[in-house]
Amino acid sequence: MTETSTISGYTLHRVLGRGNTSLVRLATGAQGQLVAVKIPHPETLAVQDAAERFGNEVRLTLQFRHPHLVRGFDGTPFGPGAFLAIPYYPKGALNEQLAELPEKTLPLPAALRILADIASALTYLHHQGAVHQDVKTQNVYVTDDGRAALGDLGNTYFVAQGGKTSGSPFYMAPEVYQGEATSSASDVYSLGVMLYELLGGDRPFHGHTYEELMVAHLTRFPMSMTQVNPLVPRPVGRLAELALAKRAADRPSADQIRRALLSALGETPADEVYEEDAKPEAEAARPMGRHAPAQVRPLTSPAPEPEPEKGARWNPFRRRK
Ligand SMILES: Nc1ncnc2c1ncn2[C@@H]1O[C@H](COP(=O)(O)OP(=O)(O)OP(=O)(O)O)[C@@H](O)[C@H]1O
Repeated sequence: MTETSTISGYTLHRVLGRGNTSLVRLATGAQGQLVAVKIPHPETLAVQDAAERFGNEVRLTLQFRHPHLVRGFDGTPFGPGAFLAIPYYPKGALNEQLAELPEKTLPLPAALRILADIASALTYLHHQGAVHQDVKTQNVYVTDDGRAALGDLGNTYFVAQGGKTSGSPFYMAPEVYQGEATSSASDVYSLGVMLYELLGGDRPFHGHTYEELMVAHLTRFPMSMTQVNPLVPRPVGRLAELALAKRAADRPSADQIRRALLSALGETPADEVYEEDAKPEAEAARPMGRHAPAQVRPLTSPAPEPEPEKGARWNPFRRRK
């Protein structure tokens, strides 16, 4: 653990969690408000790619504004004082919350609400021309009133600038396994996996190795949602199945999924209205580091997602990311 007790005016308290990139600590701001502060591990700062990923997360979290994206209060993207201050979510990430539940599943209305919020966040990101690349329960945070926010923008990039392909094997679209670039449709596929996970109580595809998972995502078809959970409203179940279409072009948009989920909650879906765009402009638009176009590369192996243990290489089967 870091010895630091303050950073940029935030008084640091207990450790909330330890990710592959950063240590997350509860902190108090100058006005006495409780926040979570992400501080990159020394190992993160020492490795250019990892440091740039953290810098990207800080920059984009501060740049985007949407009620269902984790909000950035304050931050420094690079250097020894790098940090990111975000809201404190007492229940931790959604995967941790699910693990605490006796049945490992949420009541249907709660699951529909979380999914509608994440679909709304993706609708916004895609409207901005961005791809998240890491939609999964580990990157979703839920407040006490059941509203969800999507976080971890470390791998997010603007399509116009290009970006390094990455993803988590349990959630990764077939075309990404095949070395194609990610897109809004691959985010929708990952959302489809989450739809099965939250509404059906299990992910649609399983495997004990990266190769097994790849075969499953490329060749198998998920059970129909009606079979998995007959209580799921038919239009939502149908869109969940379509979100997992093998061909990206056959998938619905995040907005279509958002609308179906809100209808299932008994609401009339309104258009998403954005006051201002966070498209890449000026400084933010300058392709930098890992998101420079020249760095686009096909995925031939899972994008490195280091283990919580120091220096260990990423392995999806040691931590169900
Ligand atoms: N805002 C928050 N409020 C409460 N707990 C949090 C918050 N952010 C993160 N945590 C806790 O810290 C853990 C690590 O956070 P996170 O996964 O974002 O780390 P990371 O290193 O940035 O991510 P990655 O492992 O994907 O590189 C989470 O699993 C969660 O338990």
